[in-house]
Amino acid sequence: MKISENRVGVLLLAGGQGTRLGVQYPKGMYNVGLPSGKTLYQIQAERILKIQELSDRKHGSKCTVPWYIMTSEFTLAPTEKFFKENNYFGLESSNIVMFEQRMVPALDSDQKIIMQDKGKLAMAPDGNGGLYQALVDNEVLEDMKKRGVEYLHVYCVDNILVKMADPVFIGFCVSKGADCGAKVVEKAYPAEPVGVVCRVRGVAQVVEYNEIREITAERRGPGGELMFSAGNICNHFFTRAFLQEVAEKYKDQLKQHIALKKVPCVDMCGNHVTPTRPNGIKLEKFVFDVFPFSRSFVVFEVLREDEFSPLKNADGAATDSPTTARNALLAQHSRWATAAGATLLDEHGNLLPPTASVSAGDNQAARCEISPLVSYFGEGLEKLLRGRTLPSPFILDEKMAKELQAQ
Ligand SMILES: CC(=O)N[C@H]1[C@@H](OP(=O)(O)OP(=O)(O)OC[C@H]2O[C@@H](n3ccc(=O)[nH]c3=O)[C@H](O)[C@@H]2O)O[C@H](CO)[C@@H](O)[C@@H]1O
Repeated sequence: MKISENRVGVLLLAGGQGTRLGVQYPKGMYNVGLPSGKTLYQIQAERILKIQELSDRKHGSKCTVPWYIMTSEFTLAPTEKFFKENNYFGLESSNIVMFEQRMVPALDSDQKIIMQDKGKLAMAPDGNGGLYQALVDNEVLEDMKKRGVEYLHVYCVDNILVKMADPVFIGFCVSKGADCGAKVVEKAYPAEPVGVVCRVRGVAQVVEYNEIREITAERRGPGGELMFSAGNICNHFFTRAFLQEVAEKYKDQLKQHIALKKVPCVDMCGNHVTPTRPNGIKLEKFVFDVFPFSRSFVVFEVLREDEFSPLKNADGAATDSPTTARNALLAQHSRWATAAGATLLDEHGNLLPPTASVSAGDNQAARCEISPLVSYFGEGLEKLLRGRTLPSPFILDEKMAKELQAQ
């Protein structure tokens, strides 16, 4: 209902540098090797298009979910260029608002500034909590007000399974009267690099993975489950009213977190140095550090296999790589196809038992990819797929959907 009334927007945090993934361009432009070759940005854009269409169809009206994209000095120009070259992936360019976060100088261990070049300071984005200053600098809250946006789904760029403007999550937060909310998955293992949503001395907040003590992360309850298991997936809900309050009263109170990073620099003689070990400190603010200011904070737990597979590392890493992201999406789409009544074949034409397509870790999973333009979260597939046997790879895009419907 809120979506159909143009009251929901999405905001992408895309100012990070993707250093762990090791690419020089914005992470959203990354292609994880899906049969369709789609990038993360394209998948996200198509999910917005679909949610608008589903809402329009249900309510018989035309709605818009504006897409706010926070970039940084590193990511703004290439992101703008990429969107333009791709014709905004079918979205109205006027409904995509890109803005830039601030940069701060990197420091060495004596807290002195680092020179990146003669006459140029080494700078880094001020963390995803730089969002709140950036909202003010770029008058983004005014834009939201003008459009009538009251609820915002904020998310990070690298989760291939992200449900843009998720009506279930937004609906849950709104129905609870929340001003602020976080989507979580059950943490997989104590050292997993996800923050945990918890209460510290009664106050709801996130303790980040590099700031939690090992002994605390390992604590278990009576049934052997992790005591701090609400893994933050960087999917947040905010009301515009709450963001306005943060902008006016709290944004300067956000704490600074310290990240040790390798910062390319020049030495005393002006020679360029590419450090092999962390030589610099970056000060970052975190997006979730506003949770303690919330008056009504809610947590919403979802299934990892349906909603969380982040792209953090280059291939070769055991977790959170292009391969694991690709497999997670293909496994999910195979589950949807099977649930809709299709039978899947593997790449050699052998029948896959329905369970073989369930796990993302299963290399034999059928390569079944369903375009977000056909289905947002598995809905509407029965009429297309019931009773069919699907080869691998199988791409169910809009053209294929039309063909199947006509048969
Ligand atoms: C501070 C924060 O949110 N940490 C969360 C983040 O960790 P993680 O350390 O993985 O966070 P990333 O460095 O990937 O940044 C998260 C998002 O913030 C954006 N970004 C980052 C820095 C910046 O200056 N500007 C900016 O926009 C990135 O582009 C990305 O979309 O995701 C994990 C889930 O995947 C969560 O468990 C962590 O709790």
